[in-house]
Amino acid sequence: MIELHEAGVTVEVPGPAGTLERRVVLEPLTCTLTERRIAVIGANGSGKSTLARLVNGLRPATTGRVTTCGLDVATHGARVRSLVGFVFTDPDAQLVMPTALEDVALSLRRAVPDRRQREARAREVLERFGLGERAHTPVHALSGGQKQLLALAGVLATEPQVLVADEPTTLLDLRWRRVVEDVLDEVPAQVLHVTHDLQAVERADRVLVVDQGRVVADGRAAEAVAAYRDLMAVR
Ligand SMILES: Nc1ncnc2c1ncn2[C@@H]1O[C@H](COP(=O)(O)OP(=O)(O)OP(=O)(O)O)[C@@H](O)[C@H]1O
Repeated sequence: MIELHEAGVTVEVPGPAGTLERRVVLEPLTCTLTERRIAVIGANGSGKSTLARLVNGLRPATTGRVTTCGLDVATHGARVRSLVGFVFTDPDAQLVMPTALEDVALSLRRAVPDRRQREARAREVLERFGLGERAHTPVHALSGGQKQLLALAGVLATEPQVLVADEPTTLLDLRWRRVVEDVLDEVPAQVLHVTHDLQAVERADRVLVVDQGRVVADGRAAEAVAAYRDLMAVR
């Protein structure tokens, strides 16, 4: 469960003549997210990633409070991050090991202490994401889509209670996009999925539409997508 209580983000940006101006990136937001699959949509620069990053404290709220899995994100950051998996749009931001197998194995180091068992489990995970034959491929030699799959595989291997995925399928072809959508449907974790893919949004239980730092629609997919289309049409 994710709870936001008046949670917002304000930044200071350089203004004229060396001054600093305050800019609201996300207006204070209060909501309780209990649904299993939640999508966040909105225009570029509307505040979606900022909202997603509040959930695990990657981006601290400058006002209000965020509670994830019953823990205050500001005071229990490390514990929250052990329960919340985060998948970035850019897989290079999170792939740290030389090969695909080592990267997934690293994610499993706590859950599976035995090295052989860990490697076997990592291989299973890679197979599931179509990367079995790439186990020993240097990460830098993988395609963008393969890296995106690997990043997701590594995070899901940790069996998080909450998965925050910030546009995790942008580099994937149609087939793998659908595979990832199926995986996101099947995982037991609560999923918060930031996306521009309106087909993916239709599968969500609840959809938040963000516009200029505010949640302007919040409900079932059909109404939320209609609100989003209206917003886009008037620009
Ligand atoms: N530290 C910062 N300083 C200044 N502006 C910021 C900062 N962080 C975010 N912003 C601005 O806040 C707005 C929201 O950013 P955010 O990354 O949340 O948007 P987004 O909806 O995820 O966009 P996209 O779909 O393009 O990824 C953007 O205009 C961004 O430039």
